[in-house]
Amino acid sequence: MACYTKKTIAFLGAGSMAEAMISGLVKAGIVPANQIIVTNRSNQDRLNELEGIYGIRGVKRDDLLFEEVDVFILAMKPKDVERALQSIYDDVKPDQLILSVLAGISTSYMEQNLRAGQQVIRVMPNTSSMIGESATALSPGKQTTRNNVKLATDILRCIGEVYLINEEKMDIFTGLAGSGPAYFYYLMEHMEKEGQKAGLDTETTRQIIAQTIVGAAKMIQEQDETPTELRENVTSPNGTTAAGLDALDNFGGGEAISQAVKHASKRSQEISSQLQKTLLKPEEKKLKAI
Ligand SMILES: NC(=O)C1=CN([C@@H]2O[C@H](COP(=O)(O)OP(=O)(O)OC[C@H]3O[C@@H](n4cnc5c(N)ncnc54)[C@H](OP(=O)(O)O)[C@@H]3O)[C@@H](O)[C@H]2O)C=CC1
Ligand SMILES: O=C(O)[C@@H]1CCC=N1
Repeated sequence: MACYTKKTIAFLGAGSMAEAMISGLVKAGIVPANQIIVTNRSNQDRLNELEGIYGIRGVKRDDLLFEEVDVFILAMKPKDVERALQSIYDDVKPDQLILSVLAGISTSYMEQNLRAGQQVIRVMPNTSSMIGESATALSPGKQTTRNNVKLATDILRCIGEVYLINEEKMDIFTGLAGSGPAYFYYLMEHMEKEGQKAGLDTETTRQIIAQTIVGAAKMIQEQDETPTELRENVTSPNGTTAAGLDALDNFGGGEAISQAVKHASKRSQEISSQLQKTLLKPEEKKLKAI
């Protein structure tokens, strides 16, 4: 299905995740670049940089015209979300859609910190959005209409594959796919080192490894075989792969990968529960704002 974005989208946050999504959206060529707005707290140089690269509009926070925006995308660090939500509370209308890509920030947290009836969707993309190859999950909040879920899906399809999941599965999705690219880069770093030690030049080694990963991923996507079957097909008795896999087992490779996913997922849960604890009651919020 095609992606679609004839809407005006404003990113609140101009870091690496915002850039990856902006790049994917612009490359998809569906949305006019001037309908993508990006703002941050104070780093004007960064806004100029994104404007220069992607032709989008970098706008100072105070100059953001909320009424021209259809979809807001929250893209700050989780530690900054409470202040960010306070700062938009008065300006966002409940029927303006808010997507959040923040790890560990639940839809109920956003709903409790915004006006009654606010339409929110929790989203977990990854940095492969940059080239339209993200695996992105979304979970709508309680007030979000089906039309807005469809709108979000249509937008996110421009940056890769989209999965509608129950929010309780968002932590594990984050551990697998949000953080996932980093595990593959880590693997590549280690493989690359061995290639170099054996005398291959860095660039050739990098491309060899990248093509090997792309090939393995496409085999999973295009052949009707499981990872176990495909691994067994590579492994000749007493051959090179068996020697490599034995080393992975002996050095705890499988367990290390399982633990990486579990720990990332657990960290997503921790971020949620830490923020939920600090959630201010409405009367406390007023006091804080004074
Ligand atoms: N990086 C990744 O692979 C992924 C990240 N995410 C999520 O994306 C979010 C952003 O991560 P990342 O891009 O790496 O972070 P960065 O630190 O690179 O960027 C954070 C951005 O948020 C801005 N910001 C902070 N507070 C506000 C505010 N109140 N209003 C507007 N902008 C604000 C900062 O602006 P300034 O510089 O002016 O302070 C900065 O531009 C995180 O919550 C993370 O969980 C999700 C999936 C993958
Ligand atoms: O490391 C993080 O917290 C973010 C969320 C998923 C990927 N990066």
